[in-house]
Formats: sequence, structure tokens, C-alpha cells
Amino acid sequence: MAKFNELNIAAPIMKALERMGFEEATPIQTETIPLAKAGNDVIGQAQTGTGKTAAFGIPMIERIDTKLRKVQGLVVAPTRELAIQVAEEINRIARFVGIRALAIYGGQHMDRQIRALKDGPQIVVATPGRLLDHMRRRTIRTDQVRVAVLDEADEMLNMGFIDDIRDILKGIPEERQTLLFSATMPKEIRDIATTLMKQPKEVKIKAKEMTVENIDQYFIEIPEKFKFDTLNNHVDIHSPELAIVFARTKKRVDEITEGLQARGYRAEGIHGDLTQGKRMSVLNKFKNGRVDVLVATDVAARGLDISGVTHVYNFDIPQDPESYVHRIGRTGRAGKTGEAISFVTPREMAHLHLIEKTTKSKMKRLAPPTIQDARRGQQQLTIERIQKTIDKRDLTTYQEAAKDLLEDHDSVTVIAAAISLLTKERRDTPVRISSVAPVSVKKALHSKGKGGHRSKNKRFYGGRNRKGNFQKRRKRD
Ligand SMILES: Nc1ncnc2c1ncn2[C@@H]1O[C@H](COP(=O)(O)OP(=O)(O)OP(=O)(O)O)[C@@H](O)[C@H]1O
Ligand SMILES: [Mg+2]
Repeated sequence: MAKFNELNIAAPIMKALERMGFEEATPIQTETIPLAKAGNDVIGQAQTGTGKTAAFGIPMIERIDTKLRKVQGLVVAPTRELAIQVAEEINRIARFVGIRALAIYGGQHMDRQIRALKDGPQIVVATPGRLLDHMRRRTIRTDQVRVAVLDEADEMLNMGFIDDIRDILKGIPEERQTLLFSATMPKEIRDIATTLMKQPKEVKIKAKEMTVENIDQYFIEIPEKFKFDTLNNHVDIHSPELAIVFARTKKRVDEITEGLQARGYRAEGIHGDLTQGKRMSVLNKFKNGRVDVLVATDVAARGLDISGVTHVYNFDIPQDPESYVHRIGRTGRAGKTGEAISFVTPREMAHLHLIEKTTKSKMKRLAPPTIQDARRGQQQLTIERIQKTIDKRDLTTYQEAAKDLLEDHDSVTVIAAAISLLTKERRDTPVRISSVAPVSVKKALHSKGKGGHRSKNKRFYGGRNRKGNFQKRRKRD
């Protein structure tokens, strides 16, 4: 790690980085910032949560002519929430520079966006569909764009987005600098990438595993019909601060969310069929801690940076290894620790091994936790709370009452009653989750090369049809 001041970064940016609490540059920042500042095209690959946003954000901000109120930097990201987040991070870094980044995405009124664009933001962060709409209507001018970034580049160059990306890049001056970033970069995608770039420098931060070391990875082999209770039991034992539960389909996300709510958990779901307003409010509640469990499709798998996520559950094992890497990367960010727990049906064990092999990581087997374990876990939590109260609080005002109680009952009975009052009673409302076919290795491999289906899933991509791999599209609907 290097100090930022060794990277020759402009003073107003340095000041902002200090305010943000960035002391040292991360490896991807140390390596890519000088290359990008020198004007190179760069493909940057580094693990999840290691600061790729600032790695492209800092050099992009430095190339902006602050006096020119035209779009000079363009970032393309796969989801609306990610576009918003990246624009926010760029605005934090640029706050003393005197320029602005604007997020543009589907699901928001065109008129409002057109007005905001007229205001002259120098950087635009957009989802591809909506960006193309604006380019075609000429409500966004891209003739002054000097730097183009594809965040989550392998996803952006995948079947579902590639045509749009080609169209977008065609509309940007050839002299542009192109930067591509992701935690994963399968070889066939990298080959496509280089055709869109000029002698790109490739930076790959070396790591033994594709996943972050400080995420403990586990799997539980469990038949489909026991997954939901297993999730409940595990959550009760480990009491995550914030947890994300990934499921394969929108329907399952809804069912799991309703099930968790029925059992007394503060859970909300997020997927592409919700209105943009609902998606934002759910995510904000989760960030503020008013929701403890976020149930999601792969719409939340990439790039989202939410501090306090301690646990990621793969209720359904993801279709491809890259998706696994991004999903579990929602925890263990910026040096923090986290846990990832994947549920695997017996028939999916081969698929699990394929993921382990590709990501070069090992998941430890966990025995399915039982309801007794869960009860003990909850009681343990109460005991810890009591212990903390003993350590911290002056209890003299309660001591008279305690003595009175102990005159009529023995101490064990009194304490047991107190523990029972303080322990969350688990509701045993029956919950049924409709089953899905297991993921199979053959299917997953097969799906890689296939394409050409028209996706019916419009909303997630901002109301457009686009060519897509059917397996892939289903995965994130
Ligand atoms: N040099 C730094 N020092 C401290 N914190 C940093 C530094 N750089 C970035 N961060 C913080 O680390 C977190 C993760 O950064 P970021 O979201 O850019 O990761 P990423 O590599 O893009 O991850 P992903 O692959 O999941 O998209 C953010 O909260 C960011 O503000
Ligand atoms: Mg990122």
C-alpha cells in the first residue's frame, strides 16, 4: 500500500480523500492511478471491496476541465443502485474540485433527467439502456467525453449488455481513454474487451483466491424443503448485524421475505419487478438498519457497498462462479470481516465444487443447525446482554425488587423467568417456499456459450428488450 501523496494527486482531491478517512491507497489504486493519469487504457481487476471506484474515479476527476460545463467523463454500470452509489462516491471525491457527477438510470422520469443534464454535469454515471435513450434523443451530448469507464466490466460485456455497450462507445470520440474494472474477468470477456480498447494495460492484483481472504466461507448441504428453517436457525444462532439472502428468482425472493416477516424478522426484498421508488426505499432502510435482512436476486450482487453487512447467505447457489464471487463480496469490504454461507442441495454438490475450483477457494462444511441450536443461540444472546448490564450499569435501584422476588422463589427460577422474558420467542408460523430445479453443472457450462434469446424481463434493465442468454437472464430476474 502506498500513501496517496506518492501518487501525485491534485490537492483538492487529496483533501477530500483525507475527509473520507482514506489514509493509504489500496493496491489497485496504487497500480492503476499512475497508468490512467498517463493516459493509458486500463483493465483493472481486483477483489471485491478493495476500492476500484476510487481507482477509476480519481484519475477521471483529474482529467476534467472544470470550466467546461459539458459531459467529459462517462461511467456505465449494470444496475441503477450501483449507478447512484458510484455517482455519490465520485461526488465525495470531487467535492473540493468544483465539478459534479450525475446518475442517470431507468425507472426515473425522463423530464427530470433532461433538466438535470441541462445543468451541465461533467461526469455522468448511467445504466446502459437509459444512457442510450438519452444519446438517441440527443438529450445527452457525448462529443466532449474524454474518459469512459465500464464498471463491472465483465458483466457489461456479457450477452445481455454487449450490443448496448458497443452502441454507446460508438457515440464517444475515438480519442477517448477507456477504463474497465471488475473483480472478475473471464478470459473470453477480456478478449472482447481488448477489441474495444487501445493497447490496454492490464492490472491484476495478485491474490491466491478470487474471493476476499477475510470472508469465512461455509456451505450447508440441505434438501430444498429444509432451507428456510435452516436459514432461520442460522440467523438465530449468529444474529447478523445485517444479512443479505440471495435467491434465484423474484418469486422466491418474495416468498422468503414474506416467510421471514411472518416469523418476526425485519426483512425486505429487492428485485427487478419492484418500482424504482420501492427499490430505493428498501435499500435505504437496510442501510439505516431499519431492516436486518435484505432478500435479493442478483440485482444486488454487484458493486453495492453497504457497511455493516456481516453475513451473506446463498439461499440458492448461484449459477456461475463469478456471481458467487460478487454476491459474497457484499460482506468483508474495506478490510472488514464477514461470513458467507451457501445452501446446497445434495444434487448440487458437483456445482459447488466447480465454484470452489474456479474461485480457488474452499468452503467449510457446516452441519445444518437445529432448532435447539437456534434456541440456545437466542438464549446465549440474552445471557450476554445480562452480563453486559451487570458490567456496565448501576443496578442499586433494582436490588430491592430483586430481594423481594428471591424471598418467594429460588434464584434459578427467578433468573430463568428473566431470561425467558428477554429471549425472542421464535414464531413457528408455517412457511412454504415453492421449489426450483437444482442448478446442474452441465446446464451452467452449457449456458455459457448460448445466446440469442429475447429477454422478457424489461424492468430490471430500464424498459428495454435486449438479446440475452436465457440462463443468465433467468438468474437475475
Ligand atoms: N484507500 C482507501 N482507504 C479506505 N477506504 C477505502 C479506500 N478506497 C476505497 N475505500 C472504501 O472501501 C469501500 C469499497 O470500495 P469500492 O466500492 O470501490 O470497492 P470495489 O473494489 O469497487 O468492490 P466491488 O468489486 O464489490 O465493486 C468503500 O466504502 C470505499 O469508500
Ligand atoms: Mg465496485
